[in-house]
Amino acid sequence: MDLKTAYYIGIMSGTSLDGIDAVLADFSSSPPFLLQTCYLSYDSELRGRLLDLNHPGNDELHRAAMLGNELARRYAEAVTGLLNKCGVEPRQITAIGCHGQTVRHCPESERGYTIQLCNPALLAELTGITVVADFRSRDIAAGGQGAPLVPVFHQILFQDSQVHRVIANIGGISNLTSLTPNGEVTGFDCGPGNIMMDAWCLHHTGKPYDENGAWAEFGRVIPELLEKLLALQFFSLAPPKSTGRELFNLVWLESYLSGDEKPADVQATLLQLTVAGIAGAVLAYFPDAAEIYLCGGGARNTALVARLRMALPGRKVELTDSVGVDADWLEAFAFAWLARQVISGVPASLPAVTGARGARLLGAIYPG
Ligand SMILES: Nc1ncnc2c1ncn2[C@@H]1O[C@H](COP(=O)(O)OP(=O)(O)OP(=O)(O)O)[C@@H](O)[C@H]1O
Ligand SMILES: CC(=O)N[C@H]1[C@@H]2OC[C@@H](O2)[C@@H](O)[C@@H]1O[C@H](C)C(=O)O
Repeated sequence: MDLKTAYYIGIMSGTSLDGIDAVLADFSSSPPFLLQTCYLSYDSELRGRLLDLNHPGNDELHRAAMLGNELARRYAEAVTGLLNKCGVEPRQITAIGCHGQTVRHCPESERGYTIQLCNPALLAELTGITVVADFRSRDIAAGGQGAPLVPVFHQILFQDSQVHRVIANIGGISNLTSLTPNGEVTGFDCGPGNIMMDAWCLHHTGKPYDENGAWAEFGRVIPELLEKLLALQFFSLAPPKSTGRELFNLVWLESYLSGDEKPADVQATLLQLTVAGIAGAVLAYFPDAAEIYLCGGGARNTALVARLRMALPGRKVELTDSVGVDADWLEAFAFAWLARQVISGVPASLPAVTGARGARLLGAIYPG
């Protein structure tokens, strides 16, 4: 296979709003592998402007378009950083799979839609590389959730012929992929990942996240609050399902607070909410899974991982690092692969996961 068809870049900036993960992937061998990675964090100004889009008005269409341009510039910087690190030329890259920044996700109903901000035309112009963007809309148009899309890539990397495995991605939102030994793949969003912990932590300490759950460990879970939060209909809804900031946000949390709670206790409760969302879904839908592999930034939160192990006794709970793929780069890697599927004309969606009427080619191509 010539280089031009084997090298793809994947760019993910997820619901945590922490920054940009970019990877250079080589698909010339099976399994594919990562050649280089690059992370660019968002500054608080950009994060604030993205969060402000949740407040309608003040010419939000203009604000969104300006942010799409700004993101394209930052993604282009990440591409340059990535290529400079390994001395690869833009002309050697077949395409960039750019997820964009989710700012709305409303997949339900025939009028469903999802918005991942980025100006892909500008990104193609700035890099000279073909860009694949807007991966989710076609699946929603076909009646699906448009998310999660990564389970099919989890299958390629982690399917085992003997053991039922579950992959738990703990990003802003948490999502599960079930891989049975006979090759069945299912998956769905199961609740918050870091989104609520991050929001509460920022609000009370000014820090973007609670490193290793240290602050949460300082507090005590408030059982009545946890119970109220877990009563949210989303948790009992049968898959297919996906979610985002529309459901999980501070306004929702604050509607259950009296104001007398200790902030650290609320943080402990939010950590336990993430654990309960993941463990509850594993036990309800995949009770036979013997191995659970964690990825996404939440997999680096040692307190969260310890609590998950307690909530899933008798099962192996490890990071995907232990089966050969760095937990921090899996999603960006997946979008490099998804770009390759589109360029190759191969449908990549899994109707069994998203609930769509059929598999579709995902993504729009902006030639370089
Ligand atoms: N050591 C750590 N302790 C606690 N939390 C951590 C640690 N390292 C990373 N995180 C959390 O991980 C988040 C980033 O995770 P990730 O990059 O997977 O999010 P994402 O790209 O937004 O994911 P998704 O698209 O799946 O929502 C940070 O915002 C932070 O909350
Ligand atoms: C709409 C959207 O951006 N969804 C993300 C988000 O982050 C985690 C979870 O919610 C998952 O459904 C999805 O991302 C991963 C990459 C996916 O599509 O598999």
